[in-house]
Amino acid sequence: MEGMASTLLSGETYLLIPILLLLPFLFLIFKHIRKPFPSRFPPLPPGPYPWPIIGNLLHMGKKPHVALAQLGQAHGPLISLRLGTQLLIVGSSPAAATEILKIHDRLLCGRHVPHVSYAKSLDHNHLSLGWTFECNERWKFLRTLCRTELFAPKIIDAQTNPREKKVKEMVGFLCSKEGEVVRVREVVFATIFNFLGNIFVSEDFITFDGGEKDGSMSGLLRRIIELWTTPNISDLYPILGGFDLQGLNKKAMECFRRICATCQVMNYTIPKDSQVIVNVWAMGRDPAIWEDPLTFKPERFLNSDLDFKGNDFEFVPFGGGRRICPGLPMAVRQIHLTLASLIHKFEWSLPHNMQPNQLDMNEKFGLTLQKEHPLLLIPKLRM
Ligand code: HEM
Repeated sequence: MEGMASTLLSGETYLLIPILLLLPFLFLIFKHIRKPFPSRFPPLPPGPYPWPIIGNLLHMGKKPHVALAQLGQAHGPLISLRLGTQLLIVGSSPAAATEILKIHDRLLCGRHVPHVSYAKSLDHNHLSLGWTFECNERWKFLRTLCRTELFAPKIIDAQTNPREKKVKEMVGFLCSKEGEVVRVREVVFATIFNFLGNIFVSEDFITFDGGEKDGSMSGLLRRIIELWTTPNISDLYPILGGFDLQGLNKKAMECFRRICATCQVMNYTIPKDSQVIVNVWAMGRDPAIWEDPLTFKPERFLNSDLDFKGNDFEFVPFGGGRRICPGLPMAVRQIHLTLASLIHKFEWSLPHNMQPNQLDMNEKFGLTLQKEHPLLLIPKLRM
């Protein structure tokens, strides 16, 4: 009997221990959640009903950009969701983007920084431009440095030699691979990454076939990108951040904008500390904005005044408002030269006589979207 009782007791104890351990967390989460969508006037933007504790996490799936675009079609151009306890607001029309990136930019320019991105030392966090929470004096100083010292027109001009040198090396590498299958993404990535490496620390980081010249640097970068795009429990339940449940020890920093004070967008309430994003992907595929949006027609821009520098809110690849990409002038020069060289110097064909319409164009979610299956092409030098 005694033996049975102690077995039962130990069985119960096994169950009790995790329950007792979970209780404080559940208490904190319930305390923080209050009502899923509290009644407000004006109301929160519409959205799918959130489940207790997890909110709308299950709605996101593996391709959150697609899920959010579909929710936008169902509920409207400005929607709200809960990811854990975190309120997420998503704009997916030019009107919503204009309000977020222009009209309310002063209040919405804060950025919600993922817990994984904090540096251990506060001093280091202050050195990071992209991961500064709010547009404070320090952020202004770093932006000024970018404008005057890193990306000013005369500096970009002065970088012509290293830029051309890296692109010539790329062309040389592709010539050596004539008739062979190459992974275009890796070649272009190495060209741009090494150009930045040469500009900032005078060295190449990576080889054209994906090998690492300086293992620590490119390895570190890949690891950081991986961490940024992996959901972190303390981003969904900020209240748990202090427990460091994933053992991140606040190593590193949010691609979302964060609200500093409650405001109104499109006649809806956007509460303080919401995360606010613009779904640029959804706008890029909206037939109300683009004729035949899914067809590759670069000529659609030929006789158009549409600008990509943050003034036309249906097309904001570099973002807009105060936090628009400061690297835009450098990126534009680099992309034009790289792409023009690839097209001008080579004829390209697909392996195994594949036709372009047979290509798998599925994308993979990440810090930036990529093709799920990298593009493989065969270069042939043009005569
Ligand atoms: C095709 C190339 C690039 C694209 C499409 C791009 C796009 C973007 C976007 C969408 C943002 C966020 C804007 C927002 O929050 O509204 C951003 C921010 C940023 N980008 Fe870029 N970018 C590119 C290249 C570069 C380069 C070459 C650099 C620097 C060498 C750079 C440095 C930054 C920094 C530091 C920020 C954060 C700015 C801030 O928070 O104030 N980007 N970029």
